[in-house]
Amino acid sequence: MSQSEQFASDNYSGVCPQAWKAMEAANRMDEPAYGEDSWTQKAADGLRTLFDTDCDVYFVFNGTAANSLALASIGQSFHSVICHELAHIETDECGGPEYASNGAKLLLGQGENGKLTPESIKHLVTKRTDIHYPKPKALSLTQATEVGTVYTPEELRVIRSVADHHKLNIHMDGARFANAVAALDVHPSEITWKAGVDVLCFSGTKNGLALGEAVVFFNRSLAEDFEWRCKQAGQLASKMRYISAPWCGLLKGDVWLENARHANACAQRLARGLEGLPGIQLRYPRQVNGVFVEMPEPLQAALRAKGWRFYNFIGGSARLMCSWATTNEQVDRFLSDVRALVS
Ligand SMILES: Cc1ncc(COP(=O)(O)O)c(C=O)c1O
Ligand SMILES: C[C@H](O)[C@H](N)C(=O)O
Repeated sequence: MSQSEQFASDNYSGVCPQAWKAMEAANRMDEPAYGEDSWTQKAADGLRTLFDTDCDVYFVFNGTAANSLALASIGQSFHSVICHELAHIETDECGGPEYASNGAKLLLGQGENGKLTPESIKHLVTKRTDIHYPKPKALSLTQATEVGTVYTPEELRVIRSVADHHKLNIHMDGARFANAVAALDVHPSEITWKAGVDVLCFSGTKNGLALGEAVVFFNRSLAEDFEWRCKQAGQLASKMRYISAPWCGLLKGDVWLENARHANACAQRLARGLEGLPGIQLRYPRQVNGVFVEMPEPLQAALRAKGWRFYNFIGGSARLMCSWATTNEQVDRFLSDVRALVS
């Protein structure tokens, strides 16, 4: 089975054709370095148009850097950041946010289906207000969440009102932001600055790029000196155009949204095909491009023996993740193998 026959991660996919074509176009001539090139300007302007607001845009290599540096910009070392206990910044960034902020503490909240609840936020903000405890200053929401669910615009507005009351900045981990927009069928502004998000880390990597994340500051006062923070962290690409030009490929004709819609549709096909099969049940509602299922260990082992790859370490179940490159044939082949093994 080829390496593309997998549901391990959207990080396994290749580069989508439109991004590749834009990369080739950027490769035709020399361009200024360190973000001074025409492609970076075009990509940043394209994101300002997409979000319909005058936001500050920066490009970094990966999501851990984007999250870590963004969080370091919205709080100090003596502050704390509230996030869900399943948040990637807690579970899979190796202390990056704490390191980049020189010590800000992550306070872990709860909520069904991987979503922080206003009650959990209030509890964490008020449980200790004495000088000995790191003062809550920021909130991190993952949209779509690590377990493939989404915050609705209304849920975000309620969380914003809690954040306002407690003077918290809001960071959004948008590793699968495109998938959330596609699932909610809203304008991107509805689940970002109009819902009070201060900074968004918008992943290109999971949406068809080789690498490259956009850090979008809607609250521009928090972006002060961010470029120096990136430079010191080794996140200022000298040939920035090779990150920003593929972003132009995603933005042109809303390829970013089509890629997300496709990934979500493949996951929907997969979830529907698994429903009702003996011993298999969904662990979380399928809302974007991931399907989280409880499957007996022997079945998982048999699928892996057939070459299928998928993770078990997220959300306490098997995660089947689709991408822009997933095909219906691949989904149907997986389902056929599952049906044969459970029959
Ligand atoms: C929810 C989430 N946030 C952030 C990231 C960024 O991680 P990376 O540093 O691997 O780009 C990922 C990675 O896949 C992710 O799943
Ligand atoms: C979990 C892993 O770090 C990666 N963020 C993924 O979702 O595949």
